[in-house]
Amino acid sequence: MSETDNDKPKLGMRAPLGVKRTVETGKVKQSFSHGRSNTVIVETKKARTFRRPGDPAPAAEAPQVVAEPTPAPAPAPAPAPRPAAANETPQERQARLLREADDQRMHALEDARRRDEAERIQRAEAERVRVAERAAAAAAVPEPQPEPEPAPAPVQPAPVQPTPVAAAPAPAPISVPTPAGRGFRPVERAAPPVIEQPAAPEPTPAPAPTPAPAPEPVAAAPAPAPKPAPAPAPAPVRAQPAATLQLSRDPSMPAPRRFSPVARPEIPKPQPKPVEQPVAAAAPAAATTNQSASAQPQSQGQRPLSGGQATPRNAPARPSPQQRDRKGDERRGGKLTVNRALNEDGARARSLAALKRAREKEKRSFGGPRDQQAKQVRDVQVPEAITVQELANRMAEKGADLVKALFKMGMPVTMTQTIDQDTAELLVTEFGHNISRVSESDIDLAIDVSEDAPDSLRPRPPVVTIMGHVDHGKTSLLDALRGTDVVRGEAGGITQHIGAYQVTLKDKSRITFLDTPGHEAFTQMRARGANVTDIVVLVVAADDGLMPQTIEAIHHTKAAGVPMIVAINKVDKYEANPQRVRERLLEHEVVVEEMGGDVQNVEVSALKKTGLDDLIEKIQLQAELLELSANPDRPGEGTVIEAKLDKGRGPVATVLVNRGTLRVGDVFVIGAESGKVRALVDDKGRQIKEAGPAMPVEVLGISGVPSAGDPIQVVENEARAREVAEYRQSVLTQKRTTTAPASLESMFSALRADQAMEYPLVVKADTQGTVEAIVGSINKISTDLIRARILHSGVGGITESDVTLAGASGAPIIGFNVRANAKAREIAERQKVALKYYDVIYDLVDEIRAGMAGELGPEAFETVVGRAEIREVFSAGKTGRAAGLLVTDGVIRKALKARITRNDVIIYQGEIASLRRFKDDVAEVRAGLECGVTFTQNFTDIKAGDYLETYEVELRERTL
Ligand SMILES: Nc1nc2c(ncn2[C@@H]2O[C@H](COP(=O)(O)OP(=O)(O)OP(=O)(O)O)[C@@H](O)[C@H]2O)c(=O)[nH]1
Repeated sequence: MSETDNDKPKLGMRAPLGVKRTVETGKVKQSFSHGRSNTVIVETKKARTFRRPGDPAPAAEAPQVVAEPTPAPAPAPAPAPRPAAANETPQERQARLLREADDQRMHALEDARRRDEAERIQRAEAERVRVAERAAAAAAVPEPQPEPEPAPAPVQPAPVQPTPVAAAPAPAPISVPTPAGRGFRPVERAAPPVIEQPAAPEPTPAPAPTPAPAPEPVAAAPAPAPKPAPAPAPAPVRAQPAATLQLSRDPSMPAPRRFSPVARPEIPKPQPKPVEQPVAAAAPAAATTNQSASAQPQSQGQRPLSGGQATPRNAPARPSPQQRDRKGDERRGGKLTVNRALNEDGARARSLAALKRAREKEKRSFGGPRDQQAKQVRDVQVPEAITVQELANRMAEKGADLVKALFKMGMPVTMTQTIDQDTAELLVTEFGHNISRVSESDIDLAIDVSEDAPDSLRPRPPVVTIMGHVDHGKTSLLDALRGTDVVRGEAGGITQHIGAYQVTLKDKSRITFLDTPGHEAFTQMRARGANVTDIVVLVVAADDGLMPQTIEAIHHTKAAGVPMIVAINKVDKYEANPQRVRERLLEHEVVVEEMGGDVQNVEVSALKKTGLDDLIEKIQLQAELLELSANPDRPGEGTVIEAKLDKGRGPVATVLVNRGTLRVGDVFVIGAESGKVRALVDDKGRQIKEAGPAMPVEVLGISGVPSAGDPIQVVENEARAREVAEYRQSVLTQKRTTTAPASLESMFSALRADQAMEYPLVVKADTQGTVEAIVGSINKISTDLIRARILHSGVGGITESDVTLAGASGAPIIGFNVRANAKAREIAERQKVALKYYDVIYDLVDEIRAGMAGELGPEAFETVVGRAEIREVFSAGKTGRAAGLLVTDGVIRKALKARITRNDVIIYQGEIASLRRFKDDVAEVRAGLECGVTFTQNFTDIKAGDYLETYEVELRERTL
C-alpha cells in the first residue's frame, strides 16, 4: 500500500501554480483497517464576503476545513453550512444562502459532468482499442485506412477533457515515477501529449486554449470546440478547485491515471514535437507524425531493404546498415550525407574497381585487339545423305551459317533436314574445307582378312564340333569328354551350359568343343561366314548304323572342307557292329583308315567311357596336322556361338575368339549391336580378365542380343562402335522392310515387266553327278521372263524336310532315280506338293520347260483390222451414244474388239455392239464408207475427231 501511495501523484507536494495564493493547504494522514492509510490534503479557503461600502470589516472567518474521505467522496464535498454571523444582515444571509445553493448546484452539476466524462472516457478507450486493432489490421494489409481516423477524432477531446482540470497539479506527473506497463498501450501512446501539454503552457495563466495542439491532428480541430467550453467555465467558480481535488483523489475513478505519462519509451516522436515546436506549428507537425502513430513501429519494421527484401513482420528489429542509414537520414531530417549524395535512390553505387573491371572486360570482348585465329581447313567426311547440323559439326562451323548459305543458294532448309552429298560438297567448298565422300558401306567395319605375320602366330587349341544322327550319343560323348577335363575337377565349379566348352588335358593342352544343336546350325553359321570349326567328330551309333542325319552331316562336313573323325559309339552294346558302319561310310565316300582311306575312326562308348583317350589322341593328331595357330597380340575378333537374354545379366553372348585377345573393358561391335565388355565368364562359371584364341567365353555388356554366327570385333571407341552398329541396324531394317515376304507363292501371282518370274524347284537325285547335271540343264531353260530357282538339290531319297520346303514355296519336287519315303508322300499329299519322278534327263528338262511356259501362259498376238475417224456423235437410246464414222483403213466389223483414241491416247476399250449403214444393220463396212456404231459398254465420252481402231487378238502357245 505504501508503494501505491508513493506512486500516486501527491497533490500539495508543491504549491499549486497561480498568480495569487488563495488557498492554504495542509496534510492529514488517515488510518484505516488492515494497516491501510491515506494522506489527504486539507485546504483552507477564505470565505468571500460582500460588504457594502461603509460596512465595518468583517471578523476573521473561521477556517473551514473540508475533509474529503477517500472511499466516498461524492456526497461529502458539499460545503458545510457556514455559521451565520451574528451581525449578518438579511441581505447578507440571503446572499450566503444563494451562494450555498449555487455551490450545491455546482457540485451536483460537477458530479453529473464527472459521470458523463467517465462514461465518455470509457467509450473513448473502447474506441481507441478498436482503432488500434484496425490500425494493426491495416498495417498488415497495405491498403490505407483513412476511415478509422475521424472516428477517434471527436472522442479525442475526452482524454483532453480532464487535462485543464489537472492543470493545477500539473508538475505531479512529471516528478512522480509511474509504474511502467500500466494501462493499455494504444491509449498510453495518445495520452502523453495530453498530459504533457500543461508543461508547455505552464507560464500561461489561461491554459484553456492549449488543448489545441493535442497530438491528434484530426482531433485538434474539433477539440477546442467542446473543450474550452467546460474548461474556462468553472474557472470563475470557486468550488472548482474543490472539484479538482475530488477528481484527483477519487479512487473510484482510475481513468485519469491512464493518462499519466507511463510507458512512453516506445513512442519517441509524438512526444517531443508538441513540446519543441510552437503551438501554431504543432498541428501540422503532429498531423504527419500522429497519423501513423500507432502503425509507425510496424511500418518501420516492415520497411523493405534497399535490396528489395522484405523483413518479416515479426522479425527481430535489427536494422540492416541500409535501414540504419535511412533511419539516420530520417532522424537527421534531410541532412546531406556522403551516401545520400552518391546514392540518390538508395541503391549501392558501383565501386571504382568494379567500373574498371567492367571497362576492361568490355575492352577485351569488343574493342580490344582480338587474335584473329587462322581458319582451320578440315577434311570433312560426307556420306550420301547428311543433316545440315551434322555437316556443321563435322565442319566445325555454325549451323546457322550453313542454313544461311543454303538459303542463298535457293534452298530454304532447316538444321535437321537432310541434304545430299552434292549439296554438302557445295557447302564444304564454300566454307573452305575439303570434302571426302564416303558411301554408307564405308561406315561398316572392314573385315580384316589380312594374315598375321608368321612370327606373331602362336599355337592354339583345336575347335571341334560333334555331329551325328539323333540319339546316337552326341551329348553323352561330349559329357564324357568333358569328364576328362582336369581343370574341371580342380575348379569344382558348376558347369555352365554356354554352348561351347574347353577341356584341358593331362598334358595341359586344350581342346574346344562346340555343342551345336545339329548340322543345320553348323551350316547356318558357315553360310554366314563363320567357319569356326577345325575338326568334325561324326558320331555314328554302332548298333544303328548310318542314318539320314548322319549322311547329311557328312555332306555338310565335306562342303565345309573340314576334316572328320568318325566316332563309332555304343560299342558296348551287344548288337553293335562297327565294321558295318565303316563299310556303309564307303557309300558316302568316307573311307576310314581301316578301309584304306585317310579318315580316322575310333570305337568309343560314351556310356562306359571307353575309347575316349583314343579319340582325344586322334583329335590332337589331326590338330597337329592342321598346324592351328593364331596371333593373340591384337584386338580380339570372334564369332557368336549362341546368344540369349539373361534375366539378371541382360544380353549375353557365348563368343569363340578366333584371333587376338578379348579383354574386359574392350569396346566392340557384335553383329548389329555394340557394347563394352563388362565381364567375361568361362564355361566353368569363372570370371576371367581376358580370352585368347579358340577360347569360348560369355561376354556381358552388349546393347542387345546378337545372332549366332555374328562376328565380334573390338573397335577404338564407343562412338565408332555405335556408328557401325547403327549402320548395321539400318541395313537390317532396310532388308526387312524392302524384301518381299518369304512366301514364294507371291512370285507366281503376277508377271512384272521389270522382274522375271521365278520357277522354284527341289531336285533330288541318286548321285551328286546327276544332281549337278539336272541343275545345269534346268538353269539353261531360264529366260528373261522366267527362270528356274532350285531351292534345294541333293543326293538321296525325297525326305519330309524336302517336302516341307517345297510345300512352303509351292514348288514341285523332281526325283531322278529316287523316290519319296512314306512319310514324305503323306506330307506331300496333304500339302499338295507335286512329286515328279524321272529316269531320263531329257524328259525331265522338257517337262520343266513346258511347266515354266505354262506358268507364263499363252502369248497374245494383236492384229489391227480397220481404222475409222469419228465424224459425228449422236445420242442412242436413253443414255448411250452412237458415233458416225468414216472408215479410213481396212474394215469395221461387228463384234470386233475396238478402242477409241484421242490424241493417240486410248480412252476406251471394248467391242462394237452394233454397226449400221443408213439405218440398216450391216455386218461390215469397208474403207471409204460411212457408218454408225454403238459400243458394248455405255461409253458417252465420244467426240468428233476421235479415232476408232478395230482389232483381233490371237493367242498362241508360248515356247521357251
Ligand atoms: N549303351 C550305350 N548307350 C549310350 C551310349 N551313348 C549314349 N547312349 C544312350 O543313347 C541315348 C541318346 O544319347 P544322347 O547323348 O542323348 O544322344 P544325342 O545324339 O545327344 O541325342 P540328341 O541330343 O537327341 O541328338 C541315351 O539314352 C544314352 O544313354 C553308349 O556309349 N552306350
